[in-house]
Amino acid sequence: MAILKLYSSSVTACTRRTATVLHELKIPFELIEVDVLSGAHKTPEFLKFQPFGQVPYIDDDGFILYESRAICRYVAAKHPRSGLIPTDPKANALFEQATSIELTNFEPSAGKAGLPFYLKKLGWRDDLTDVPANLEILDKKLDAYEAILSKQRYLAGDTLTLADLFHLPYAGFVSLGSDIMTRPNRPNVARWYNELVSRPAWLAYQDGVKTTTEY
Ligand SMILES: N[C@@H](CCC(=O)N[C@@H](CS)C(=O)NCC(=O)O)C(=O)O
Repeated sequence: MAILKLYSSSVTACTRRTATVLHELKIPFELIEVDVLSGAHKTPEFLKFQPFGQVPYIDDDGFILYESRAICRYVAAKHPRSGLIPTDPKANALFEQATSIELTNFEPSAGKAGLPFYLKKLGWRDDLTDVPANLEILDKKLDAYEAILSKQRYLAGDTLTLADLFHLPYAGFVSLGSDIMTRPNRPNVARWYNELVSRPAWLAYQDGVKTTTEY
């Protein structure tokens, strides 16, 4: 069987999300670098596989899939023993609740607050105008996270799921310029975040995607 190919730009948040889950599941993959700075993701050839002109997409032995969270769900579903997607109906419902929290309550403000820090670090853009207002929104959202995480270890219960890992890229970007993920007034958010960023699958990533062909 051919090795899974990840077509993406190694610097992007969505690639980080996907690659972290692939590392977590120890799935060998090859990153095919797409040069987003030169617009390679907007070419007709690329649009055949990702019609929105965004990264990433995967080619898994001829099966094409885009949307980073869908890719993560697909690879986790192929490895059900990982537990990253609970199968018990109630546990699965709590997992869906948690993934929805990430998408609707976390990413909008964490993305807008975190991306400017990251682009500044890369030297691509130096405009932090939107950061304070979005940190303020995120601060309130994280109070709700604290309430949840004071009762359970992870966002969907006491076991790690994709819902937790989905937070990593933007939580990491936000932390480049703010201590919002680790403030003492939210000890359980800090515990959760510190545990996530200590995971080998995330650490494997810190200097860009480590393309892996074997584990
Ligand atoms: N919901 C999509 C978002 C894809 C997306 O926005 N990708 C960004 C990188 S994280 C991108 O390609 N940006 C360049 C562009 O939109 O032109 C996913 O999770 O894959």
